[in-house]
Amino acid sequence: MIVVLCGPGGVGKGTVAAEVVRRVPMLELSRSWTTRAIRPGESPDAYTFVTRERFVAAVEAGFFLEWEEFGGQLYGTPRPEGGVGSVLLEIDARGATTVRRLEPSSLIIGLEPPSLEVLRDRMARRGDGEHHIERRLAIASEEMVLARTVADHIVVNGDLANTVEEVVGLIEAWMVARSRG
Ligand SMILES: Nc1ncnc2c1ncn2[C@@H]1O[C@H](COP(=O)(O)OP(=O)(O)OP(=O)(O)O)[C@@H](O)[C@H]1O
Repeated sequence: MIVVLCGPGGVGKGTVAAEVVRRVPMLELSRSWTTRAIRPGESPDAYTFVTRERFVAAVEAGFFLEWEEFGGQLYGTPRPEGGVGSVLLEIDARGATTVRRLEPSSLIIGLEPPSLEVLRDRMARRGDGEHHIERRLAIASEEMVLARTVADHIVVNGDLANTVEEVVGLIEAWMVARSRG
């Protein structure tokens, strides 16, 4: 069973996901793979950082549920192992549409920033370069339109504690509904 948090870069997917898995014991965070370099100050656990050669070999071995190229770098979601619980994926809206196609019963939650100004501010505070920020902002609105078409729910990530509360509530309700068949 797959739960997806999707949304534009810098909206807070990683931050919210980390809190949500602490609160929902049956949920395991799936770590994405990337060929991009680790950012200064970024946790080495944020992604599985690999070389392009290793990534391509994993693609050829059928290791990924979905993968894509963004800004010249590769990003991929490993196929979930068949455990008892559910996995939480934090991916972009394009990845979410792939998950919806492959696993239609997945729960997909779209995260949106309170405004594009707030989104810019969060990326700047995180230390992202101006070029990176402009590139992300240029596609953010388009990504949110796509997210709205694929998501079961949209949550605005304003106050972090409220967002986590809301997302946990949606996931728990979904888990209860599924267990009742
Ligand atoms: N609700 C919030 N209020 C204030 N700051 C937040 C909130 N959520 C996340 N942030 C901050 O915004 C920045 C971006 O968050 P995060 O790295 O989780 O985004 P992301 O969507 O995972 O980004 P990417 O897709 O680029 O990896 C971080 O510095 C984080 O601390």
